[in-house]
Parts: sequence; C-alpha cells; structure tokens
Amino acid sequence: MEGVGIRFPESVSAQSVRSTWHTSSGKGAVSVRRSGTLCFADELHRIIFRKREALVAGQRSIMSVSEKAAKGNRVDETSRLGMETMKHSVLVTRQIPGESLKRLREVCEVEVWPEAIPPSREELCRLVKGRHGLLTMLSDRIDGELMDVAGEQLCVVSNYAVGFNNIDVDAAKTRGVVVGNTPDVLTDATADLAVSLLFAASRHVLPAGNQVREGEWKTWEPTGWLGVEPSDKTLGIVGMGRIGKATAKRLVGGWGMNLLYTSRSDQGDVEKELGGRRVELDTLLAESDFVSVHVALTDETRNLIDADAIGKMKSTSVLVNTARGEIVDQDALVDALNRRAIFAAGLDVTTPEPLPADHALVKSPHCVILPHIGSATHTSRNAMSEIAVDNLIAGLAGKPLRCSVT
Ligand SMILES: NC(=O)C1=CN([C@@H]2O[C@H](COP(=O)(O)OP(=O)(O)OC[C@H]3O[C@@H](n4cnc5c(N)ncnc54)[C@H](O)[C@@H]3O)[C@@H](O)[C@H]2O)C=CC1
Ligand SMILES: O=C(O)C(=O)CO
Repeated sequence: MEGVGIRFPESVSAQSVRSTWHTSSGKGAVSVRRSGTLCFADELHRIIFRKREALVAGQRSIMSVSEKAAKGNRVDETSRLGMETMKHSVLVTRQIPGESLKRLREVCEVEVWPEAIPPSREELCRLVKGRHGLLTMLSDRIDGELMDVAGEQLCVVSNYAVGFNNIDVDAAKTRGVVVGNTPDVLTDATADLAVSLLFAASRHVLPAGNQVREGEWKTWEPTGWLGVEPSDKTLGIVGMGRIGKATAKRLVGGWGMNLLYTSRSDQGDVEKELGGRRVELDTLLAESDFVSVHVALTDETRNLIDADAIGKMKSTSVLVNTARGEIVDQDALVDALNRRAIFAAGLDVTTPEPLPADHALVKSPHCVILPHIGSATHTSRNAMSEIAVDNLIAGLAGKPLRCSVT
C-alpha cells in the first residue's frame, strides 16, 4: 500500500484523516493531520483527492501543503503537481449544446448518454461505474449511493444547471467529490421567462390563443378574457438571489411596480436601486399582487408556498414559479385556482416533471405550465455547457472549479 504524508503548520494539532483508494495499478492511502478546529475540513478533502490523483498519475513526490493550504491557495498547489486529465473517464448524461464537449474529448474519455429521455436509475448506476467525473442534468439524482457505485476514483460532479438540489452535496463532501454548477449565464433568460409567465397567466394568453387555434373565436368580446395588469401594482419576490433580482429589475424598471421581497439577508443594493422593502413571507403574500418564487429548493423551502401561504394571497393575485416545483404545494394550488382564491398561476417547474397531461393543474384554465424552459435560449445553454465543461476539467485536475458549490 502506498502512503503519502502531508505536513500542516504548527497550529495543526493531532486528528487524522485517512483516505484509501483503488486503481487498476493497485490500492493507495493518504493520511492527513489536521487542525484542532475543523476549519480546514473541506480543504482536506480536496488535498486528499489531489494526492490520490497525483499518485494515480504516477507521481510519488511528498508534498508540503502546509503554507498554501493554510492560505487556501489551491491553484498554485495543483499546478505544482501538474496533474493530467488525459486518461480520465467521464460520463455526460445528455447531449448538451455548443462546442464544449469537443474540448472535453481532447482531455478525457467521454461517454455521452445519447437519448433525449434521461437514463433510468439502473442505467445510470451502470454508466457511472469507474468514472472520474460526471456531467449531470437536473433530472439525475446524484446521491451517496450513486457516488459509491461510481467508485472512489470519482472526484467531480458538474451539474448542468444552477440549481443543485438533485445532488447530495454533503454526501459529495464526505467522499471528497467536488460539485459544480452554472450560475449567472442563465439569469437573464430565466428572469425573462418569469416575466413572460406573469403576463401569460395574468392575460389568459394560452387559453385565448387556443380559442383562435381551435376555430372557436366568434367575435370581439367587451367582457371576454379580462385580465389583471402589473403597472403600479406590488410585486413580491420570494428569494432575492440572482434571478429574483433580475426579475425585479425588469418589472420595477419596466412597469413601475412596487417591490417587496423576502431574503435571508438584507439586500441593501436592491433597496437602493429598486426601492424594494424586505418583509416576512406572510406580509409579502398578503400585500403583493404578483408573487414570483426564486428561492433555491432546500429542506427549508420545500412546500414553502403551502395551503396556508396561498390562503394569505389576494384573490386577484398571480403566482409565478420558475424555481422548483417542490417549493409550491400543487394540491393547494389546484384548490385555490378552482375556488378562484387567487387569479392565476404561471409555472415553469412542477412536481413531477413532466407533469402528466391529465393533472388538474394542466387542465386548469387559470394555470399556464411550461416544460421547464427558463434557461432554454441558445446563449444561456451554450454558456452553461462551457461552464459545466470547465468545471469538470478543473475538478479532474484537482483545481478549483470555475463555479463550485462545495
Ligand atoms: N426554470 C428554470 O429553468 C431555472 C430555474 N432555476 C431555479 O432558480 C433558483 C434560483 O437561482 P439563482 O437566483 O441563480 O440562485 P441564487 O442562489 O442567486 O438565489 C437563490 C436565493 O434563494 C435564497 N434562499 C435560499 N433558501 C432560502 C430560504 N430558506 N428563505 C429565503 N431565501 C432563501 C438564497 O439566499 C438566494 O438569495 C435555482 O436554485 C433553480 O432552482 C434557475 C435557473 C433556471
Ligand atoms: O439551472 C437550473 O437550475 C435550471 O433549472 C435549468 O437551467
């Protein structure tokens, strides 16, 4: 068994982490001593992994990471190791747009799942075995079990999405697997879609259009298809992150809406730039005419918009969700729409996806549902491909990811 010592600064007192691995050339191990405080815990996982990779690449040198690890200077350390990605095997779980897979193929062995429908769990388990990296979609559940099936050599999961609720990040951390996502480049596209949904839902765009398509348009009707308008009304943004902000900018700037928002932290810039007011969710729901959901899906936000929450909304209000389906209680939403307890809803995300065509929400004339197309523009999806591939290549080389969530 091969062993490599890693020295830490004086402040580092005893407690050791040991990691073992298997490769075609045998088995190896790394022992790490770390600080009494666990402030370097994440860094240690990365160090262990770099060390593994270095050994796998046939490099036996003992490295002193003490100073650089203490400073968090990973780039220097990994480039000093000069690790190769050449022989790594990666799985890409769907065809992605753009040219970036060509770059990946230059440095790795790449298998791309060729179907439009995602691999089943069973197929995924078969496909991940022995991979060093995975480029995954939001529809792939990447949990500890799957990482174990992949094997100890797995070092990076690069999600082709900004949302990463499909990945068990804690399980990844404990296995020394780094996880990447694709923020920012899809913010505008998704905010545009949130605004589109807001208008589509508030002006009956789909059912009215269908009337024409189905030859049912009889005449101009003074009382037909009456909707609600956003100008000078109140917009409630649930989750003032990147997409929440971009949506608010569009609607406050373009339609003069007043802004309320919820956030875990104060967003001074939003208040300054858009005149928004941070409030509790209950206040936001009660006072807003349009509520747009942009929080990440976590255990805390699952069912955040439940029957109780919907019950606080105005009967003239419109609910938009472009975040994740699980944040809204769909049964409660069906009930509210049927009772006209809210005016309408626009959803780009549902539970499950796809939502069966006979689901009550699909049948509701007051609900617009899109097939999760928030980021579906050429610009955004190509840029997501670039980031996802950059993340994967960096992770394989033990370098910091361009966009990391671990
Ligand atoms: N429909 C689509 O195609 C797309 C959907 N999305 C979804 O939108 C979400 C947001 O994306 P970004 O704005 O880029 O992410 P972000 O991380 O910038 O924003 C998420 C916000 O939610 C807040 N948040 C998280 N937990 C919260 C809680 N318990 N209470 C209040 N706020 C909480 C965070 O503080 C953060 O401000 C993604 O996680 C993803 O699920 C993103 C892109 C496209
Ligand atoms: O990025 C995401 O989180 C999406 O939902 C699709 O782009």
